[in-house]
Amino acid sequence: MTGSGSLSKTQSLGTLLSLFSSACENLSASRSDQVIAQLLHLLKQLSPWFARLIAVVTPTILLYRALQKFGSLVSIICILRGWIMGKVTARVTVPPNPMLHDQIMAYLMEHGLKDSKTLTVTAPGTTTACSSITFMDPVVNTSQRMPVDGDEVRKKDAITYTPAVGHHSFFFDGYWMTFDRQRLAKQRGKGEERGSHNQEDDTIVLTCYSLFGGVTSLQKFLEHVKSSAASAQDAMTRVYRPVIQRHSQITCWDEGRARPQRKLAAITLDSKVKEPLIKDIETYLDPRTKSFYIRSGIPYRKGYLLFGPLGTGKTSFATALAGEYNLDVFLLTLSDPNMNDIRMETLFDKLPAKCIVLMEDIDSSGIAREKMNKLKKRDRSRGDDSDDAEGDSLRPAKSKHGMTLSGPLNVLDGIAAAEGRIVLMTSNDPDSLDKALIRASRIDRKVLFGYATHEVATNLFIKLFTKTSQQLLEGEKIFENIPVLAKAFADKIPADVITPAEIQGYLLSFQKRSGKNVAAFANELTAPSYEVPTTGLQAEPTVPAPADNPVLGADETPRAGTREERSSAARGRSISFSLPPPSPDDVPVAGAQEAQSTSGSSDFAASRAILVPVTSEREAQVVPIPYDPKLQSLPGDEGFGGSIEPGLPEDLDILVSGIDLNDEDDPNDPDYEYLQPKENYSDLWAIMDMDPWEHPNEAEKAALQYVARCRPHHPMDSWDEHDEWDCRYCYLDVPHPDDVWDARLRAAEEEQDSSELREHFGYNVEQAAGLQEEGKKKPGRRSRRLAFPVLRPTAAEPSEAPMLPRMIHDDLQPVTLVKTEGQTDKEQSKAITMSRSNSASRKESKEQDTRLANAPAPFDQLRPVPDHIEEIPDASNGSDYYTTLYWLEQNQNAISRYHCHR
Ligand SMILES: Nc1ncnc2c1ncn2[C@@H]1O[C@H](COP(=O)(O)OP(=O)(O)OP(=O)(O)O)[C@@H](O)[C@H]1O
Repeated sequence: MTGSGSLSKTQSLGTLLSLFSSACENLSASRSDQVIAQLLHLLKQLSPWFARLIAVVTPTILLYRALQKFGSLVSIICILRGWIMGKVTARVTVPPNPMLHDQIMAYLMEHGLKDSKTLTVTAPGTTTACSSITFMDPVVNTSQRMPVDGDEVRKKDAITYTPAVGHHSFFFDGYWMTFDRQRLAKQRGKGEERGSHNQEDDTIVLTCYSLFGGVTSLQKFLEHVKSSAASAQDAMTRVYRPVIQRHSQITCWDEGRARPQRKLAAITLDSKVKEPLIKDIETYLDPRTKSFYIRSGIPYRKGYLLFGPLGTGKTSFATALAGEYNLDVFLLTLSDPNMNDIRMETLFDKLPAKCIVLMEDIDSSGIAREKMNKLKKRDRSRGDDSDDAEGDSLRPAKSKHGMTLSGPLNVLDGIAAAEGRIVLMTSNDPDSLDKALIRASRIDRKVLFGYATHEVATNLFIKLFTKTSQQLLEGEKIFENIPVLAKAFADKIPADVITPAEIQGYLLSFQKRSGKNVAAFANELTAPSYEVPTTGLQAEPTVPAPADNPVLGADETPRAGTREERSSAARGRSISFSLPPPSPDDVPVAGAQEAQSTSGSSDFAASRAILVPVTSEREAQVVPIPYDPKLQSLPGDEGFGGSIEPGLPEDLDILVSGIDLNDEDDPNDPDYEYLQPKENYSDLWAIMDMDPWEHPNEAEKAALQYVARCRPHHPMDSWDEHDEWDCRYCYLDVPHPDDVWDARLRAAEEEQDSSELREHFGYNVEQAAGLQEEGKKKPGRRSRRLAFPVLRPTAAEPSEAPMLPRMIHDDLQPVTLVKTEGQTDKEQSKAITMSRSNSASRKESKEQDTRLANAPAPFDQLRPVPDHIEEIPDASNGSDYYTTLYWLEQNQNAISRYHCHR
């Protein structure tokens, strides 16, 4: 049996097989070497690949066979290998700690195992009993692989990846490391559902291979993971919730959801509320305060009650506080049916040293005073009488969820009370809370989060419309003059009536605006209209004197007076409106009836009566009165020597003042006369759709909306910065309501369908016809006249008193005059004059001028002058209503003539 180099591959395979079978038959120890040698030779010829394999395997086999003869040597080598491996291998087993697991896995997914080919996927939409366990938190810089948190995962239907169970290797800091993820069968707690799983099943073993690194490098790795997680967490606030299972004894906090940190600056509160509150908390968190408390034997803890209507920022303040001071939030819902006193104590025991405990809507927790009173009544009916309110409350209530008032009382300042935390309770109805719950030392401060003041509305506007170029949406431009717009907006918002949340929602609907249309936008902004709520909050928290107020202790200064007094006090001198009560002869008009019916309910409900803008049939007329040079300073200011009398017409009914006039009760005051009623005021009701005597603030605001419409480019900004004012009175001539009906009646008569009219307008045609006849007989005018002083600073530089862009009357087409290339301003002016002498354009100009001179401004038809147009100085003329200005159209090389609203 000889081999031949010239054999084909098939032949050589056949030879190989026959050789192999004969070798098997005749194999003996002496010939085996020869057979192997021949086999190898043939294999080498078969393919170069075999040749290479043989070159590697042969020496290994020879070595093995040689070593077989020295068995003891092998065991020495194994021992040696074990010793070396022991020296170069360090191992850490990470116990089932969900947070650390998340952090390690997130870190490895982000860095070491980027290219790993074995991953575990969490399918979109997966929910488990505890989603925060299933979904990864953003413990490190979030990549696409590591979504933000459970909520977002569900929202975006994203897929989450983690390293699969098994063995993975990676390099850290130049060291070779391995990561073994093992899933061990979890010992199920009593009552836990079969099949439920969570990360506590997971064990991680980290190994480092290095002669010099060892455990230190593993420690370094874990430290690094922790610190990366911590720095990522810096921009996050963790919110923990209790994990309470109905049939389980387990009570603990979940591992918390990370939420983007919110800072206190994001919370828009009245500075009188916000600043002292923050200062108080800052002082408490100061380590010196802590050591003082400890030294003085005072329990180191703090409690606040944040109370006020829905959507005034109580919860937002709590989370922003946590964000500002890097604290975790532990959210407790006392109304949880699984919560009881013992569980609550356990949860408080497990709180970290420094954190915020947020107890939301404490009044609806089922342990409020109302409930306790009911219990008390029931007990009394059973003959168990006791006068001690606290004692009564403390008796374990047989509430459906086993939570009694003693639970929170103990954890707040009983022996079991933890130290170092800040407890924030929120409530919409603080009066219903039990006195014991909010007594001093349990609650150190009670803070009212009220409706939006002027300051809050202004700041909210500024916050929402101040954007960096990176934050701009597609098509959006950066707004200019934001403070001016903010002020104009806030002027239109009735103070102390609307919640910041409502204002925010309203403003967000305007978010996508181009900076070009800024003036149009300002005009668009009107006070939002509100439906009277039928359920829910019926009254603002009343703030009686400390003595009878269970909520406000002696430490809190209550906001004195009625809502109107408070709000007008808060607004200082900016606005004053006060009218005497209506005379009994006053006849309410149609528009007022709705408001009257709502005013029968609570003050709060009525104050939210619908603010209706002027309807077209009630369109007001504005009659500017020439400026009176005697009025140089602000009426009502010290040193005011003039009188507003000269500017006012004889037939004035009501002066609605946008400024703080002198004391209206003082008969010696020059303005006194105009603050007194002259006739009945029913028309005022009509335009405001509310009773101005019942709701002076709202009526005043509604009235000022007209002023705002009258002065599109006279924003009343920076009141306090100017002491010289240009005063101009605007008049609203409100048509008599019968005239409005007249118009409708006529229209209906034309259609000869009075039944339709009756059906649609609820109007008695015959009666209306009678009224109309009667009206015709009435002597004198059939409208009411209201006057508004409209002010603007005279001494201010344009930069101090920025004006909104001029408004062009929309329905007037500009007359375009051709511009000759290279003209100077002077030449342009001349060209304009010359062009006007051209008969066609002169006729047109004249027609427009005449029309405008007699036409009151249709405000809603105004639009700002387009951006690309530049005003030509000293080339204007005009009437009382309009200025005619000439503009250079940059792109079109033409001069246009526009009528601008004055
Ligand atoms: N003062 C405020 N400053 C900034 N944003 C606010 C303010 N008040 C409310 N908001 C916004 O309104 C929304 C609701 O606010 P939040 O939940 O804090 O009100 P709340 O007073 O806690 O209401 P509730 O009593 O219903 O719990 C949030 O989105 C928040 O951003």
